[in-house]
Amino acid sequence: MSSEIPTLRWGIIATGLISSWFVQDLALVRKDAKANHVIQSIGSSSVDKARAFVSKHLPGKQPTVYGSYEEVYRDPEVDIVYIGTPHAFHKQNCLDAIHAGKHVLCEKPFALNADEAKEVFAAAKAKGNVFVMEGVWTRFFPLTRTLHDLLHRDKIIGDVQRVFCDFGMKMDVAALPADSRLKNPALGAGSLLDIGIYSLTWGLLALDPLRQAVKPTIAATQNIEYGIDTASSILLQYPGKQGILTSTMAAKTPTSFARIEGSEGYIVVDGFVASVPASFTVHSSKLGGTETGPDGLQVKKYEFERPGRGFYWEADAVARDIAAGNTEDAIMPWEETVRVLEILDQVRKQGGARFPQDK
Ligand SMILES: NC(=O)C1=CN([C@@H]2O[C@H](COP(=O)(O)OP(=O)(O)OC[C@H]3O[C@@H](n4cnc5c(N)ncnc54)[C@H](OP(=O)(O)O)[C@@H]3O)[C@@H](O)[C@H]2O)C=CC1
Ligand SMILES: O=C1OC[C@@H](O)[C@H](O)[C@H]1O
Repeated sequence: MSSEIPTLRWGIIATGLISSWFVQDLALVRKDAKANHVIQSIGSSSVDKARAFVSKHLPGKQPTVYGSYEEVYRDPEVDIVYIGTPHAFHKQNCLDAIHAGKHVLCEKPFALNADEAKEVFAAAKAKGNVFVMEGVWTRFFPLTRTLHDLLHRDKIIGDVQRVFCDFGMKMDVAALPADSRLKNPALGAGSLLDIGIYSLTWGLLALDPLRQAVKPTIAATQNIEYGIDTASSILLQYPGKQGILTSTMAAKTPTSFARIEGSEGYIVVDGFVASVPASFTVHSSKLGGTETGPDGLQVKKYEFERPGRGFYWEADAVARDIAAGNTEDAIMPWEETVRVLEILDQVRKQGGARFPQDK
C-alpha cells in the first residue's frame, strides 16, 4: 500500500436511522483519518426520500440520488455499497451488490441465519476480488482493540473465566406497528439479532477471540411474544470458562454492561449509550500501579474519545483492506460472521424464535 491514504466511494442503500449515522460520521473532518470517504450515491425506495436524506444529513454535499437500490449497484462511480436495510433484506442486497461487482459493507446482523451468510460468501468467492464485511462497528473501536490486547496479549486479568454482558433497550413492542423492523418476524425482528448480537460479541471477544477453542456448548432461553424474542439469555460454556449473555427489548431504562472475570482480577466495561461503551476499568493484581480498590486489587480506568459516533473506524479499516487487495478484514472475517450466526441459530432453535425464511 502506498503512503497516501486511500479514497473509497460509497453507495448507500436505504435512508433509515443507521444510514444517517453512517454518512454523518463519514462526512466528519478528522485530523487522524486513515482514509478519504466520498458519499458518491444514495439509493432509496423513493427519490424524494433520498433527496430529503441528503439535505438533512449531508448538507452541502451532492451525491447522486436514486429511487432504487439497483441504480446504486450499477453506478460506475461507486466502489462499495453500504447496506442499511432491515435484517431480512441483507442477503439479497449483498448478492445484488456482489453480482454487480461492488464491494460490500453490510450492517449487523449480516443475515438472518448462517446458511444465508454462507450463500453470500460463496457468491463473493465465486465473483472474486470483491471485499465483503459485516459492519459490527464496535469491534473496530480503539476501546475494543485496547481491551482485546490487555486481555489476550497482556493477560492483564490472567485467564478469562467468566463474562457477563447485558444489552437492554426499551422498545415498547406492543405499541410498534406490525410492519416495524423491530416487530415483524419476516423482517428478522427480535432482541437477539438486533441487540443480543452485541452481548454475544463481547462474550466471544473475551472467551475465544481467535476461534481457537473447541466450539462452546450452548444453553439458551427466550421470551417469545408477538412472534419474536423480546428477551434472550445465552449461556456459552467453554472448557473452564463461561459467558452469560443477555438482551431484552423490555428494559425499563436502557441498560448495558459487560463484566469480564479472570484468575487475577476483573474488568468492568461501562458508560454505555446503547451498544457503545465509553470506558472500562481494570481491577487486577497484575497492573503494577499503586491505586487499589476495596477488594485490594489495583485499579486503572481507560477512557476513550469518540468524535461523532465512531463509524469511521470500521470504514477506515474497510478502505485500507480494499486498497491492499483484501477480500476480508482480519477483525471481522467471514468465518467470524458465520460463527456468530451459527450460535444465534442454535439459540433460536432452543429458545423458539423463528423467521419465515428459516429452512
Ligand atoms: N450499528 C448500529 O449501531 C446500528 C445498526 N442497525 C442496523 O441497521 C439496519 C437498519 O436499521 P435502522 O436504520 O434502525 O432501520 P430503519 O427502519 O430506520 O431504516 C431501514 C430502511 O431500510 C429501507 N427499507 C427497505 N425495505 C424496508 C421495509 N420493508 N421496511 C422498513 N424499511 C425498509 C428503508 O429505506 P428506503 O425507503 O430509503 O429504501 C428504511 O428507511 C439493521 O440491520 C439494524 O440492525 C440499526 C441501528 C444501529
Ligand atoms: O444496532 C443497534 O444498536 C442500537 C439499537 O438501538 C438498534 O436497535 C440496534 O439495531
